[in-house]
Amino acid sequence: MKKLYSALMTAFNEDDTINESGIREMVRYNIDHNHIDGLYVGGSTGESFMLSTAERKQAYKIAYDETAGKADLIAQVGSVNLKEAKELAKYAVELGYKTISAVPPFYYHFTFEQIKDYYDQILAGLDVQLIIYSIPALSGVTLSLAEFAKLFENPKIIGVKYTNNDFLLLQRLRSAFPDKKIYFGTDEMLISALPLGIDGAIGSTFNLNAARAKAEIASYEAGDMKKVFELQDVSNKFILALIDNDIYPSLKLVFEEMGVHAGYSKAPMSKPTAEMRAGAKKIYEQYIK
Ligand SMILES: CC(=O)N[C@@H]([C@@H](O)[C@H](O)[C@H](O)CO)[C@@H](O)CC(=O)C(=O)O
Repeated sequence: MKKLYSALMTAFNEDDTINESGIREMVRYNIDHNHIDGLYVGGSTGESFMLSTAERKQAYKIAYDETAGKADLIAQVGSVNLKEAKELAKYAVELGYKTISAVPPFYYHFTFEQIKDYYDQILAGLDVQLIIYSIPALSGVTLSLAEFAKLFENPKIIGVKYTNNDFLLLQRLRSAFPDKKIYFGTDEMLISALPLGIDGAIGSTFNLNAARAKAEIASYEAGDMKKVFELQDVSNKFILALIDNDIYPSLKLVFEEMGVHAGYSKAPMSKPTAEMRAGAKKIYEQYIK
């Protein structure tokens, strides 16, 4: 059965400090209401690349405590600062995370050898498995099939979170590495990834839209492609409306409409305007209520 993971958001107070109760409420909603298979903690949706090392650790700890073993957890520890990535990986493992993930080092156009060394160093001495976080549009790092093969030589690297709309590469990866885990990360293209043998999906919008995504996966598995299309069509109207309304703060605003106190996004992300609030209310009423 394919798994569905929500990419956990980090709730902030209006002054951009971490809002612990907001994170706890979102974790609980995912477990109690979404019955989610797992949470991806500290990724893009978690606004992690804007957090200090201490704040990233705080988010892992809150998510770990609140989950209390009721869902799988993956801690995204990647950083352009290798020392920070190693420290975060060690911390997550000490907390009890069994799986970590890391975006490749970005910004400086590192060579593949440097990228491979980064992953090997993060994993050295740790009893943990890792999922590569491939998101070329944001990281600027595109890995080829041959480069994935070299990274997968490290037996602790068990798969990839694939946020990339290159479906040829996705198909080649599935064919070449039937035993590696592939979690797809573009929620609006789930329909196209399902036939390529993904093991599941990890995404931001599943925080609010898990029921529809699960129904889509179940319809795919039952062979009902008409239903798959219909469900993806509604999901895409919802996702595109969120994107138009500024996705990260809007995911939180829709949560607020549902009584989940998800807080704010961190500057330089926007704080909600009256227009964004009205937009989120409309999205909630149209697609979630
Ligand atoms: C850039 C980004 O946030 N991508 C999301 C998607 O879930 C994305 O928000 C969604 O498909 C809407 O475009 C995930 O792939 C990434 C993610 O979940 C994470 O790292 O937290």
